[in-house]
Amino acid sequence: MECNQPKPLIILIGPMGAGKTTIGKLLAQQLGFTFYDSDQEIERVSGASISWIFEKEGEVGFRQRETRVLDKLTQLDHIVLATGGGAVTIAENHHFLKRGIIIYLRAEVDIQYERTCRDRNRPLLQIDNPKQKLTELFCKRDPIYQQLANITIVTGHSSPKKMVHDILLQLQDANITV
Ligand SMILES: Nc1ncnc2c1ncn2[C@@H]1O[C@H](COP(=O)(O)OP(=O)(O)O)[C@@H](O)[C@H]1O
Ligand SMILES: O=C(O)C1=C[C@@H](OP(=O)(O)O)[C@@H](O)[C@H](O)C1
Ligand SMILES: [Mg+2]
Repeated sequence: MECNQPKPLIILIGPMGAGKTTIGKLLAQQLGFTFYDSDQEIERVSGASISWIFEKEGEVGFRQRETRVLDKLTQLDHIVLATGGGAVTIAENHHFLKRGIIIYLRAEVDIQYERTCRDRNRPLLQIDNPKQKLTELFCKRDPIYQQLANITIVTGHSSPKKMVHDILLQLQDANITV
């Protein structure tokens, strides 16, 4: 028997503020899947906040924890997994992410900034010029997001509900059944 269907595991990638956590939750509800967020899972298993981990272990320590969590969560199915914006920067993670259907939520830097500037929980942005940092990260990471994605959804100012609708339509158009 031929089996071309990917396993029902949806993975959201994209920059900080693209809406991965917000849209992931809604999409999971809509599909009747369980929602996971890799940052929330890191906090749960380590019993520490993302900020604390960055402070004590640096970004390197955080990335090691993130890789372990991504390997574990991508072995599940019938889940929607929202990743952190930097998950794609570690080559080893690509193998784990490719276990699922990868959806890139693409957002312009201005939108990323609007949605993250009041939040203190993103250590990489607690600096004098977070917008410049978002720009630098986007330049480096956008090609990687694009290369990994099965589907790209441009967020613009669409509501989360509309984003979920667009994702489901694009999955249908690409003949991907989940
Ligand atoms: N499509 C959207 N429209 C308006 N606000 C949004 C949208 N998506 C996310 N947000 C808001 O932007 C902020 C960051 O969203 P979040 O889901 O945490 O992004 P990410 O996980 O990609 O970093 C949150 O306050 C969220 O409510
Ligand atoms: O882009 C990044 O490197 C990061 C993004 C964050 O997740 P969100 O993309 O959900 O904000 C979180 O994993 C951490 O602060 C690092
Ligand atoms: Mg998030």
